[in-house]
Amino acid sequence: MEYDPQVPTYQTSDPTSFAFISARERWPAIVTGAIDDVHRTVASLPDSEIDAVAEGKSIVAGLATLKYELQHNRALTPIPDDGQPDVAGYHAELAARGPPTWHDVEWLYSECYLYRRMATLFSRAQTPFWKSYDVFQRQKMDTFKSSRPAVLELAGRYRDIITQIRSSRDHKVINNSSGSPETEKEKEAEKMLFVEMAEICLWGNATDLSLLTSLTYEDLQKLQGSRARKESEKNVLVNDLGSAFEVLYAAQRTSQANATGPSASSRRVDIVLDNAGFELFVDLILAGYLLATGLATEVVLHPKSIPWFVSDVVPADFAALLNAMQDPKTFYAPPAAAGTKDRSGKDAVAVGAGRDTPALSDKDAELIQFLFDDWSSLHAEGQLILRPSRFWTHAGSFWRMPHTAPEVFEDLKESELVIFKGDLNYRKLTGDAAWSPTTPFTTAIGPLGPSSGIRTLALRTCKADVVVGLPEGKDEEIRKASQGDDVEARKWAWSGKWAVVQFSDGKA
Ligand SMILES: O=P(O)(O)OC[C@H]1O[C@](O)(CO)[C@@H](O)[C@@H]1O
Repeated sequence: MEYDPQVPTYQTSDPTSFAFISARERWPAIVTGAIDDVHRTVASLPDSEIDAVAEGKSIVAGLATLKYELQHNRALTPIPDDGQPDVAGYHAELAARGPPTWHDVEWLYSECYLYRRMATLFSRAQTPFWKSYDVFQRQKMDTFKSSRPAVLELAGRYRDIITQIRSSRDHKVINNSSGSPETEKEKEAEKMLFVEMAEICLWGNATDLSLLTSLTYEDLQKLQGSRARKESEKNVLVNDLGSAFEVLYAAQRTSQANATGPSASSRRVDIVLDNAGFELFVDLILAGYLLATGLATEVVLHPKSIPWFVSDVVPADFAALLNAMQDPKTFYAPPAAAGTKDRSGKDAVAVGAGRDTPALSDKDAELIQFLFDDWSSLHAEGQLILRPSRFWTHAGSFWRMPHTAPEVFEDLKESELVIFKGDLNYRKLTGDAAWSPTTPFTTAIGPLGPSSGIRTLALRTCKADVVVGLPEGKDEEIRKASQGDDVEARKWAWSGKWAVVQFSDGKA
């Protein structure tokens, strides 16, 4: 039986929840963006692509219907069958729920339903062009382009660290040592670096397309630089990175001590990914760092299988990121000269880096290519692995994992540490339920908690109501300080300004 802690879940009918605004304002805006994207693509197709043009227009009509239903609070209808096994689960749940209407439905279920339904408009398409089309892809790469200053800053830091790690390893080998840090001081230094890399990875989650629909180039840069990260340290309300480091460090020591058999030294870290573009870039920074230090010998990345919550990673985003980094001069080239028009007469150039952004220097291009070389060889050598699963786009919480996706559950037990990135993963870990904010994280994650066999680390910037594991009085204190007398809703937790880093040792 599924874990049922009898805690109510957040609903779109609750005016004090971010679900209320999401269903009425954010989602229609997101569907409008998708309509605009398909429309632009249709306009860019050559006249000879008669079938694709016609199908594109019918997809626009399907999206417009969805938007109408959303805005007019119609009932959620069964998702058209596209042959994938998860449709049955969506149907069963829809039937069990009523079916509900858009403005009075469980937030987690309905938001997943929204993206699953949008995906069906493409997965049921007849033309190969639309079948494999990612309606959010354009936006995902635009945002990575806009992140150029932060990308360069982090690339520089990454290259220095990796070069230093490699040279100190070589130095130790020359001196006939084991190549492992031995003193407490060295351990402390390693821990500090781990925390820095993990915090870079954490704050990469603050820039999210589904939330920051009107983000400007300047806003984005303010959110991403090292100064911003330093200033945000006080906004990490719970920080269990020390405990996460200890388990990885201990596993590394044990493995080195027993390094006799061929698999003795294999240690895996998993990252359940969230957003593409800049966030995927910082996830790879953490992954590359873990592999370079030997805190992990393998990193498994878990992307979604379908376009999801606007900016979530699908496998093609990984390839797109590496492609962009392989030829950064072209990727960061200033937008094409004005005057290039598409079929509708609109400017054909993408937004992203400003028109007055200078071309990338040779030095900066080399820097990005260093990361490209590093990550593409880790991928080619099988140390950096992509493992999509349909489970990540099911509607429910991760409490269901042992029953609905036992293969995923068993697989994650093989890992030393499973890092869940972002807000949606946190909502799914905690069942998106209205827990008291002082509920222990280990309780809220139910079957993924103590003695599950899975070590869970949530790296989450808060963008929704649910929050657990806070010290007594903290929620009230932040409500008062940031919301004044308007304390009924937990608005402070909606913007990505605050974060929680929470750990559960399911192997203890
Ligand atoms: O990309 P992230 O961090 O999962 O954020 C997505 C989350 O943000 C929201 O879009 C707004 O809270 C949620 O719907 C979703 O949980």
